[in-house]
Amino acid sequence: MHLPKKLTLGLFGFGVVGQGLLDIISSKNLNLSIKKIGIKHPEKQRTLSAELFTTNPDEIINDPEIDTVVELINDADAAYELVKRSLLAGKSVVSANKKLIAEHLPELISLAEETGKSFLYEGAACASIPIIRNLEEYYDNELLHEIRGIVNGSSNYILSKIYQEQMTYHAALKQAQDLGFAETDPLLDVGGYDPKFKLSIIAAHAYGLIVDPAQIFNYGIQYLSADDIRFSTEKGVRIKLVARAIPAEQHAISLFVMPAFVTAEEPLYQVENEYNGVVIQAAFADRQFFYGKGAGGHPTGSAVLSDIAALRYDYRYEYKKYHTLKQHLTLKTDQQICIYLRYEHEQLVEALQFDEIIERFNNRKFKYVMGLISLEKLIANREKLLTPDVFLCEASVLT
Ligand SMILES: NC(=O)C1=CN([C@@H]2O[C@H](COP(=O)(O)OP(=O)(O)OC[C@H]3O[C@@H](n4cnc5c(N)ncnc54)[C@H](OP(=O)(O)O)[C@@H]3O)[C@@H](O)[C@H]2O)C=CC1
Ligand SMILES: N[C@@H](CC=O)C(=O)O
Repeated sequence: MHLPKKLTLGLFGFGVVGQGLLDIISSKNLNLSIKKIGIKHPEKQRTLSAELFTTNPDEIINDPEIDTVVELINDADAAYELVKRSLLAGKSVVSANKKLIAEHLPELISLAEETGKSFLYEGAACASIPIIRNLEEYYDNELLHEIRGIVNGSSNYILSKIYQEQMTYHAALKQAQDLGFAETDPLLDVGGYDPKFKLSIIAAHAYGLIVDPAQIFNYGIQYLSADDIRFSTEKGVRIKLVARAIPAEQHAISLFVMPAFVTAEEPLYQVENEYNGVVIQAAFADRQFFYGKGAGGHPTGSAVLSDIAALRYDYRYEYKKYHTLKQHLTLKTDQQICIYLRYEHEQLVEALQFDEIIERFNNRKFKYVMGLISLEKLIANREKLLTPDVFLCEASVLT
């Protein structure tokens, strides 16, 4: 029988996820130990003995007894250095840092391959939902069509509190922060950046497409107004922040994140609070729905622990689709989308040059248009859309 290896861990980060991971590890009898924990602020009170902590990353990276580095810090640039140095020092790495992964994936894949070490990151996309491992292993030989998901727990939590409890946006955001769901800079969540990073990681494993996340259009919920909520309620739909991947002809794939009107018949409608949900349309398996907690210390810690446990058997991602298809895949930016646009000034509607306007409403206090527009026009006018006077929402279910 192939017995699991004993692992000696060095952990970077002892915040929401780091402590969640420690709770889970402490409750189990696993053949692994945490030798050192790297933190930033030595003055903070800790629940563990002071000798376990260090602010010097070398104490972890240069320790030959530590074979596995678990990176759970809230600074993507510092995390990039730690992950790179750890792989180069011959350690396998587990991370939950979607920004770092999305921004540096090709380099980190190469580094893991050159060093022969594993780089795993299940916790980086949808926390407790084992989406990456499923895309990597289960759907390995399956042709995947559209993927559509709620992949940010904080913004979903805010939307649930607004619809179900009539809470204000700011009060709901504060709760998401207090519960440890939000990023240190919550604009990453509510502005649709965090879901964009997750979408780009999902696309790498689902299709083999790896693109710089800066090229992916993201629009968030930070300018949602009471008018938009009222409009959606009157139409019998709810606004959710949705990440979409739509494969098209000639190996081109559209990727974008924006609010969307969702009907009660769709699985995503039922996804509330910090939960995430992902609908995968596959050629043969047909439609499948993944659902689970998308933020929080224990749900994310469970995904991180699953990666650590997999390392005991030397598990690594193979990126088969990426290696086979990468020369042929491109990001499609001319996808036509049906949107609702709340606006103040007519110049914006003129600048956007809709392909077709389907509906228009205009009174002194509330103006909107609904119509078809190409994604590239939204990309070109993105700055003009980022103002409290404007809100954008995918509206195909209303036309
Ligand atoms: N919270 C969540 O629900 C989820 C978070 N993630 C990701 O997990 C990671 C951690 O998030 P979270 O636990 O919420 O963050 P927290 O803010 O709760 O904790 C961050 C930790 O990182 C430490 N830290 C910051 N900079 C450094 C550095 N340069 N060297 C060493 N330690 C450092 C901090 O140290 P100190 O304690 O001294 O301040 C702190 O312990 C992030 O990448 C996040 O995006 C992923 C999925 C879900
Ligand atoms: N801030 C993130 C945390 C998990 O990835 C979220 O709210 O989803």
